[in-house]
Amino acid sequence: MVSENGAVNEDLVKERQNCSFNTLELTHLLDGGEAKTLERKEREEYFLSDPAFKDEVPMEYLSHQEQYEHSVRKACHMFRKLQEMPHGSMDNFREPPVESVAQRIKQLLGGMLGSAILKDGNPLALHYVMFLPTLAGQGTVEQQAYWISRAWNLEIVGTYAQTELGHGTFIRGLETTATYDPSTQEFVLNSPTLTAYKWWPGGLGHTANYAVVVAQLYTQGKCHGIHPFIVQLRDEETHMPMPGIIIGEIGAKLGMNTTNNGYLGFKQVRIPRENMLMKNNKVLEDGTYVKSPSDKLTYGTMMFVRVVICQDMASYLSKAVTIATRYSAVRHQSEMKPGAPEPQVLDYRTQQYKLLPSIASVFAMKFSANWIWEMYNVVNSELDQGDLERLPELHAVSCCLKALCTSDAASAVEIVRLACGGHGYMKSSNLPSTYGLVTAACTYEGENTVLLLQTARYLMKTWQQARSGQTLTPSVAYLNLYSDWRQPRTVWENTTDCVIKAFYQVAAGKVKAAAEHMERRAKGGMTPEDAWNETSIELVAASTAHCRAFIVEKFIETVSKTDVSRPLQAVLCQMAELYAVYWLLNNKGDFLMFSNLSPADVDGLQLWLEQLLTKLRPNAVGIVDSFDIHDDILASPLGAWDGRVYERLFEESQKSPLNKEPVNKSFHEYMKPFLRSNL
Ligand SMILES: CCCCCCCCCCCCCCCC(=O)SCCNC(=O)CCNC(=O)[C@H](O)C(C)(C)COP(=O)(O)OP(=O)(O)OC[C@H]1O[C@@H](n2cnc3c(N)ncnc32)[C@H](O)[C@@H]1OP(=O)(O)O
Ligand SMILES: Cc1cc2nc3c(=O)[nH]c(=O)nc-3n(C[C@H](O)[C@H](O)[C@H](O)COP(=O)(O)OP(=O)(O)OC[C@H]3O[C@@H](n4cnc5c(N)ncnc54)[C@H](O)[C@@H]3O)c2cc1C
Repeated sequence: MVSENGAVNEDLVKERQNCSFNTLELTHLLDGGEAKTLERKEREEYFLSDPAFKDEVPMEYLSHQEQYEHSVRKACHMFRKLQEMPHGSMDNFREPPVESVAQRIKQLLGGMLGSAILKDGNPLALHYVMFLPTLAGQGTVEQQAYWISRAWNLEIVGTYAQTELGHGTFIRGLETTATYDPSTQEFVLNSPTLTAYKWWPGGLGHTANYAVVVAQLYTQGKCHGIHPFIVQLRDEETHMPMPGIIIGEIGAKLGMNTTNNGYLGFKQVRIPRENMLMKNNKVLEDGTYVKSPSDKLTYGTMMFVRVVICQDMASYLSKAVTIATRYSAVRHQSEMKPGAPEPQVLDYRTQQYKLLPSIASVFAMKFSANWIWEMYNVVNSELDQGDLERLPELHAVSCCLKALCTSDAASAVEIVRLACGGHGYMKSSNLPSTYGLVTAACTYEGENTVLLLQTARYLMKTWQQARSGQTLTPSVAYLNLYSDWRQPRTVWENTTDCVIKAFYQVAAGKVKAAAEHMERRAKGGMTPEDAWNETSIELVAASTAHCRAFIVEKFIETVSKTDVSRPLQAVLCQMAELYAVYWLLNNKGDFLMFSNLSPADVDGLQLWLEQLLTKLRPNAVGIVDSFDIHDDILASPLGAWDGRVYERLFEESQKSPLNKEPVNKSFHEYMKPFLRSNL
């Protein structure tokens, strides 16, 4: 149904009238309170009303070079505005105390504003997301005082250069060397091979003038493994590459085309000894190496980013589901009953099955992201006191949660994009570029399979501890409870308690199966490494099941403890149940094998799923409205608040440069001679 010019689409009006709960209440809950909502909206207004951020021509019609130049312009303007922002919690963009750098960065850059201004990536992101946190996490007090101040005040722009052409995952295999020369008290950085070239760092190509470079440290003739060094890449005045620095951009990618990912080679580049970040490990003036209590503390920045990525994925997915849900309410197609008017596509059960579990995933990710952010802060302050006990647990949890949030977000964005039919294929729908941003996160900051195997390593260890009767930390305590998954089955009930238990039974069953199969292989004569590799499909599955179980538990637990009105409580509970039942049915083989579920119970579960879809259908638009995403952030003709889908699609088509003239010159140059020759 096409609306009158300027009016809100009638279907959306009806959807909003039929919503059973107060959408503002949910908005406040998601923002963390009414004051936070106001603050967010103020911030959005402050940025989005600025004409400097408006694109005259949509970015996709610009060349790669023009896109980069516009992004640098907007990124600089954006951060200048942040510094100048008059009030609200952002009023102090002033340099924070060192221990709050990571928190402040999350506060400043979290949320969706950035992606509204820079739709295909921010060339300054790495400066904030990795360079500054590394200075804070890896620098000595003196280094922090000097470098953080320069970086925070944008006297310098940095990036995080770890990955090389030959190695991204296996960082112990990095080839760049930093060799200490005690005669000059300098490190000499060198790229001995082409595969040693740094490859991928964001902003490295033409934006940053400094980098934290991760390199193999050699001193007194011995290699001590990888360490972080601050290296000047470009002259601070002219921006020309420094002597011995070979630098450039790696080229066009599936997405994130304005993050300016770069390459970097070193030809015997000398840096002062003080440029090694020495909070943890040190090299003294005479070249003596002093080791920290754990060499994994060097990996701290990666941990921080893995934690914040979960929140980021929830934001991107909330955007995608808002676009697809509003569109599905506006779009009418086919006949459900002969002769009846064409229904909204949202009324098709299969459409609800695409959209509603994806909406539920947003909540699941948000709640887990909040939980892991709290855990990160607690463990980090323990680390600062020298207590490393919970570091392995945090590493295990952050690895699998990063992997599941990114892979769930990538598949859900693609599901909802497909749910928009042909229009979802349009760049202007903003769904393809959202997919490009989200799927990148499956690879960066640790490739997902690799991260799940890190969690599996922890699970295999804790499994052995469970077997020997040791008490386990809370995130794996279920391994003690369900160590014998062949215990007699009890009656299945369609209740959240029974469902949570089943998820943990499955996780324990899979951990146990993987451990036993690995043991059997080792007993059969395989080396432990071969046994690990042979069992790794099951190890990844065990990690996935472990992570899914605690996401489900955190979701149900958070919803049941939340103090909200009854109508909202009902919707949140339905969301949590839908999330759990969706994943249960998607893996029913596992549940039939390891939990109390029997084949006779599956019909009941399917019915439960369908009932939840029916209950949630009338609130679908209300729920995505509660995400309260500004039209400029959605940036999609399919998802705007007013539902004027067709008018906006048509308006967008008029922005194509090809429509600027009725006949393109290629007709005269190529088509006409070609058509004549065929006469
Ligand atoms: C700010 C708000 C805005 C929001 C917006 C956010 C996003 C905004 C855009 C971002 C833009 C793109 C940013 C991309 C930036 C990159 O991609 S930077 C590059 C990231 N690179 C990676 O993540 C590399 C992945 N690889 C690795 O982390 C490591 O090689 C691996 C896989 C963990 C293995 O490490 P390893 O040293 O070989 O370790 P290994 O011998 O296997 O031993 C593992 C032991 O170390 C432990 N360990 C390993 N890692 C750790 C760790 N981190 N901690 C503790 N223990 C550890 C293990 O538990 C294990 O312990 P044990 O079992 O032996 O007791
Ligand atoms: C958009 C983007 C931005 C990036 N930004 C940065 C940045 O700013 N700074 C930076 O330093 N890096 C950056 N990276 C690099 C990124 O961190 C690496 O690409 C990532 O860690 C994966 O490493 P890789 O590319 O070497 O993949 P590989 O490890 O080569 O993966 C290839 C395949 O091998 C498999 N594999 C590898 N090892 C194992 C194993 N042990 N067991 C089982 N399977 C394995 C993987 O599962 C995968 O299927 C970025 C990457 C992208 C895509």
